[in-house]
Amino acid sequence: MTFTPVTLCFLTRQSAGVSQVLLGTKKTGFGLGKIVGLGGHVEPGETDEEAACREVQEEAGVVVREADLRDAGVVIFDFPARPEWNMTTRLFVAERWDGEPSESAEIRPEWFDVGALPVERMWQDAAHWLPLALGGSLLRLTVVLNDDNETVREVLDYSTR
Ligand SMILES: Nc1[nH]c(=O)nc2c1ncn2[C@H]1C[C@H](O)[C@@H](COP(=O)(O)OP(=O)(O)OP(=O)(O)O)O1
Repeated sequence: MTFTPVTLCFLTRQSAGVSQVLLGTKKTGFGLGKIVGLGGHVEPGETDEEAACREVQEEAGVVVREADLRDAGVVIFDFPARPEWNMTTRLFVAERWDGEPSESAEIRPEWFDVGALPVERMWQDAAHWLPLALGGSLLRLTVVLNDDNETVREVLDYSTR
């Protein structure tokens, strides 16, 4: 089965002593209307790092250097009822970048407190893995979605399967 390679890159900052993460409302395509991380498909010939930096620039207009990406591991999104949506997602976190995040055709970016993620407006699985990724973990997870392609059937540690 094919799992399309994609990336997600989470910019983080401290604001008045509070940890915040840059997410955004998806204005087009997959996950339309949801609050998601910045990211997207890894193009042929690109590394995951190159794709993450390119997507952050395209979607929010900020420049992240590859050297400033922290590897947060991989989450596989497994959609048994829609296998064409299956993705293997490389996660990065970055604390340094150049520029101010700005709205693009694809994403309306917004800062959120890490302790108060907008989980009710995100993919439901995000509550299972995003706090771990932002907390410094190196993830090796498979999220299996139910047949509604929204709710979570199970979350597996693929390194122990
Ligand atoms: N279950 C899930 N939970 C989640 O939080 N993010 C998911 C997810 N399944 C997929 N994603 C993310 C990963 C990836 O960054 C994104 C899909 O890529 P894109 O945003 O690039 O999709 P588009 O259809 O807009 O593609 P392009 O036309 O290439 O821009 O959705």
